[in-house]
Amino acid sequence: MTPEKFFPYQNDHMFAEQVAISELAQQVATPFYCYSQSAIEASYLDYQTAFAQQDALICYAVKANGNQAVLTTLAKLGSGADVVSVGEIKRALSAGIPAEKIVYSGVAKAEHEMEFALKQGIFQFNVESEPELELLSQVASRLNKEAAIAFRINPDVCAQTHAKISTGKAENKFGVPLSKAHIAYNRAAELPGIKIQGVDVHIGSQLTQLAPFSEAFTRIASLVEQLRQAGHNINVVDIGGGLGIDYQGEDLPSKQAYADIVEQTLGHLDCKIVIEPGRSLLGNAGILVSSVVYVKTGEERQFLMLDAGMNDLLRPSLYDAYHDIQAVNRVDKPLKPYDVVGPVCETGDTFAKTRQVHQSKSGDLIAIMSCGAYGAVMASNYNARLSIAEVMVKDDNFAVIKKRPSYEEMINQDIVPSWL
Ligand SMILES: Cc1ncc(COP(=O)(O)O)c(C=O)c1O
Ligand SMILES: N[C@@H](CCCC[NH3+])C(=O)O
Repeated sequence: MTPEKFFPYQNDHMFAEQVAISELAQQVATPFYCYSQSAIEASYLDYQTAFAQQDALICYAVKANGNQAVLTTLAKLGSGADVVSVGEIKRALSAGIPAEKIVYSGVAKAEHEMEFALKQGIFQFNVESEPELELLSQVASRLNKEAAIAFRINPDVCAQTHAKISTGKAENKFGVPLSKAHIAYNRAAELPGIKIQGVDVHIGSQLTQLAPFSEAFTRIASLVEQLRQAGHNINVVDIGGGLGIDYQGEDLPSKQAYADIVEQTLGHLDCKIVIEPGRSLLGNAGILVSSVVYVKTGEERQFLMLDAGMNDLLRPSLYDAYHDIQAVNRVDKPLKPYDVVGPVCETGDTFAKTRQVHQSKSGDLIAIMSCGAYGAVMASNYNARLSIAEVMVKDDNFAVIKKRPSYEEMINQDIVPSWL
């Protein structure tokens, strides 16, 4: 759960670092996302310490939270970036992450995206199919460049996570099947504009156990040995995303235990290790602050109706994901069971059912916890709801790091044809 250290209660009022959430809410209309810069820094430094023995390149998965202030925080700590689009490359570069620390994943990289990445000189393309390899070779040759590649290997390992975020089973769309890896590497060795440099694997997100990592990395290690025997130059192993996070009091392995598994399974290969954590850097560094609009007593239950909806935080609707929900002010308030819902016209716009929350009334502030990763980035404007603001806190300072647009800005994105 979101660490008390960065979102502590003082006299039963929630703070972000040293800034009262109620103070933020007065300055920034609810709903808004609030991130703790110190929490992001602490998670990054934990990874750096854990993976010091491998001298790993940490490439933050930009998809988890691409806000420029977040990326700048990580760039200043020396982070690289794992990206999946030109947009994410541009975000990373603009935050000061150098191209030589960027790895590019994704199953359907378009020609113009490859061209852009090649011109920047990124560290590695994680190639996910043979057709992608062929196109990359053509684009690199045309530009007189060389694309450094790893194939993303699908090891057919069950990640023991939610089916929608499991990526390393044979039935998933990701990567080249392990059984076809040799054919793919042999083909890559023949093609102009391609330099083989590594192997990549990512079996899924929100992994709470080490065994699936261990199984996947063991398969990758023996593949690397076979590829080397076949004459391929493999110097990099990209092990994909990081650990899951504690949403609900789960007992999670430490980053050090994760690094130890990497050392045990891959250490003997003497490869450069790349790791692409997203959720474990940002997830518990952010919350969604919302106001109670109404408390409604239904036939069977009480509803806390918030001003934040599924369009602002999709995870509960999409994955039935659990997020801890806290009253920002809990002075002398008993716990009560509520269905916590948003204003969107969908029954699925439900954050929690019969959840114990300190008794709340209209106007009270509610914090939905562990929202720093895959929160703001997955938001939409469904129901013509404006994107919400994002705020970053550091010690006793805060800054709005994304403004809420105006309704005019939203409407003016559309173009009415001249014949109407
Ligand atoms: C290729 C790739 N790398 C890294 C990540 C980040 O994973 P996580 O947020 O679980 O660390 C993802 C997302 O699952 C991914 O698809
Ligand atoms: N969006 C997912 C994670 C997807 C990871 C992308 N490969 C989540 O919120 O849990």
